[in-house]
Amino acid sequence: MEVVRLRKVSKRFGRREILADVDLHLNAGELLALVGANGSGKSTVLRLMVGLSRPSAGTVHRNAAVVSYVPDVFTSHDRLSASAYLRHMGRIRGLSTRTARDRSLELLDRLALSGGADTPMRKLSKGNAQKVALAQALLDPPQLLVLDEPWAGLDATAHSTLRELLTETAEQGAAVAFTEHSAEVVRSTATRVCELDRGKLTSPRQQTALTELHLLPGADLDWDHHADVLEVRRTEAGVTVLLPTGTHDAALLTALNHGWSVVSVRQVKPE
Ligand SMILES: Nc1ncnc2c1ncn2[C@@H]1O[C@H](COP(=O)(O)OP(=O)(O)OP(=O)(O)O)[C@@H](O)[C@H]1O
Repeated sequence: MEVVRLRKVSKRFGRREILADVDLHLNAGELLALVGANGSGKSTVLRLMVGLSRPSAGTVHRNAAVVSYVPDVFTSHDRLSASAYLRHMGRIRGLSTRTARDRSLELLDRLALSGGADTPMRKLSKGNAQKVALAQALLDPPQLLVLDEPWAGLDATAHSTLRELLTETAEQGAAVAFTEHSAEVVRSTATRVCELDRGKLTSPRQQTALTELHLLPGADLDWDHHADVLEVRRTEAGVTVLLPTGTHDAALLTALNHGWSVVSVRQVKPE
């Protein structure tokens, strides 16, 4: 199920174009890493995804009742303790006081908030404030979870706990998107990676594992305009169709339903 889709999205700040023609979708169960150099537009894409920013052109569609967002900087001048803040946030999200309290204590415990849940928010270190920001996002299980450099400032224990929490959230059916500069963290966490280069997404051929289908014709089918197809090559006997891995099942089904025969299904490494 598609949880969020950006179609031909551009974003301008004044006369500067920050994003140009970004087409991007995110499915339930996916962990998408958005990578790219500083200033390439990653945070802007995340803010558009959750609705904190509006596109200058193009559209953003969301299909999620609970949306959670962790900004890159989370500072609080609050006198409230971390646990009181989280209880409050839980109530705002419609949880009972008891559920909000139990869930926040469980999350703070897993993330090993040092200094205790009763520390006033304004006295928390950067890493501990980040833990509270993460707990806040996970209080009520989200369908769309968006995090801007969530590992920044976390200690080693919380580092791996965060990966577990994100994987669990995706396994429960959420779509998860995050930005991250460490290639190692991206490799060990993401199920898909998209790269931004000066406001433009680099091509899917460079981003994803691909599958090549070799097919023999049946009834009339317009592969050039079939969803997700990246490339079609006609061979003497048939056709080879290139698609991002994961979308090829639907294409195979279409082929079989139209009386086509499948000669081979081959994985192709991204460029
Ligand atoms: N509100 C704003 N007004 C003007 N320019 C902005 C605004 N927000 C972002 N920008 C500019 O848009 C560009 C992209 O910023 P963005 O924060 O999306 O990049 P990023 O890829 O997340 O960078 P980093 O890796 O450093 O976090 C930058 O040049 C930034 O200065």
